[in-house]
Amino acid sequence: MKALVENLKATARETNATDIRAAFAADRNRFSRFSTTLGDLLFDYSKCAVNDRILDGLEALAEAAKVEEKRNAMFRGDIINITEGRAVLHTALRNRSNRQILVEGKDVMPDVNAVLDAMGAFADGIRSGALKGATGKKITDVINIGIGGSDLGPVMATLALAPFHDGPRLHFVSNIDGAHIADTLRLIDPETALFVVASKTFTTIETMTNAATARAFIAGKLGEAAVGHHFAAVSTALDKVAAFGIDQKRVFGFWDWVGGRYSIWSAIGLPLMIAIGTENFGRFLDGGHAIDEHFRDAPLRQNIPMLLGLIGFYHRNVLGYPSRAILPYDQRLARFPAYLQQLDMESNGKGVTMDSTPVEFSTGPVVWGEPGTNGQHAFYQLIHQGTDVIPAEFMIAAKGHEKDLRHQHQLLMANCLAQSEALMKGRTLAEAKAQLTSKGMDDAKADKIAPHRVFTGNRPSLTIVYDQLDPFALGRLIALYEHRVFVEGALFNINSFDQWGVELGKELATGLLPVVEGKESAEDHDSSTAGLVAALLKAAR
Ligand SMILES: O=P(O)(O)OC[C@H]1O[C@](O)(CO)[C@@H](O)[C@@H]1O
Repeated sequence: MKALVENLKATARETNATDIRAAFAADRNRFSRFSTTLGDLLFDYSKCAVNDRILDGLEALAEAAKVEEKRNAMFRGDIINITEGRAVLHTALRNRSNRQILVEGKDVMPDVNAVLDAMGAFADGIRSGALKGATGKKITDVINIGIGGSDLGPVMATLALAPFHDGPRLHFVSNIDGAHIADTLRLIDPETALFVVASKTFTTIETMTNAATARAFIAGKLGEAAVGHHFAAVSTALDKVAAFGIDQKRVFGFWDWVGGRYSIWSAIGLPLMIAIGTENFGRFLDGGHAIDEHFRDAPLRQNIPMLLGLIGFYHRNVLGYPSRAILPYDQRLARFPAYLQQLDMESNGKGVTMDSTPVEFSTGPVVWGEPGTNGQHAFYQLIHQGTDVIPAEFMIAAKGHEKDLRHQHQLLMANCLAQSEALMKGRTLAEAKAQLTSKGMDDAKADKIAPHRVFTGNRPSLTIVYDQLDPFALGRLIALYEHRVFVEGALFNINSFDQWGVELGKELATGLLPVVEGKESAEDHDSSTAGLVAALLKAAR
């Protein structure tokens, strides 16, 4: 692998691949050669620093890393999450073909379908008012209590699918900071509230603490007997849910082969289903499934997740770019960058290979972003003229949902396209100077100002276009990025499906709690931690 990466570096140099502007000038068909479609989904990577030889090299890398074999093992239900001894089968949750998927000899599809049916019946009951609160009132507000993968997916998707939201209002509480639940409880009426406690493990301190606060709130306002009417739970740890006291009929299970950050398709999607209804939720699953079929079957050069992953690896390890910006020109995808941060960084922020040796590559990049056009007025300065090259990933719908605001959508499209064009084309010193002198600036002053107005150009971006942001399109987009993360992880030869890196902080927080409670001394901690504890406790007195 290392040699192949070195070859790619040499090829990039020899073919002057990073001169994207020159590549466009030399080839009128560059867009059609370096873009591909899947239905109404268009993936344009022509503004990346690729050419045929680079793609050949990336294909060789994929072969050497056995990406296709690894992909097949995932779909087959092999135990590919080796550190936790688990299969990785979020694809089974959206397996609309219903073809058999075996985990240790057992077909998981009957259980998947049974939970989906139970979720559907519950969601219908809440939406129609058949399932009421303890005082007989219809549920108007659903509050999801969860964090990480038990929060980010439903939060992101609920906003993304706002035009389809015809069920009760949704709220999300995740942070251990009491401000989060306190501000939410102020907005709701206990008689018409339903809390969904969402936790794969049902041990996460944030979720358990917020759930206990919510439980006390309901018991305090409506009496202990009301609790059963106002709570539901989603978890893989059904025994722990039972201990919390939630009625078994309101508990929706999933399985250890669903990673938290891949769980939006499971019962973790219950709040979304309550918001948009079972039919729309089904379309969302259909979208994910469409990408699964494509990822399994399409040849590499037309395979969008493969290309996304290979280009991601190329940016990181051949061209050395440290981060990637996710820039949806779609306000309703405002939480998509945050969602991808967990998906990508928790999956591929690793330093040890599948063989338990240190990785030989730079693994996952920093993933960040904001929706356009807001980002333009905040951090695009750095993307255009900063000293680091930051590959940008644009996404935009051909049609907005606001028919009478078509003009605003046109402005949105123009801005999106202008940004990728500007990044690629840039502006030379001569062009900058000519622009200034044409406006009457004298030569000497133009010489001083022009360098500040130079854009190097040749800054890579890719663009994803879809018809309209509907449940199917969203399902496709999420699955596309899930598989991209898979491909990059396979190239790095890491386990993308564990998350040991979040453990140490959790352990230390447990140890520090008695210290900040004033029950134990801080003397066993380093002097900074001890000093901070002392300052906080003094100020809190
Ligand atoms: O669903 P749970 O078990 O409460 O975990 C929440 C989140 O915590 C993590 O384990 C670590 O942050 C994530 O992977 C997960 O999505």
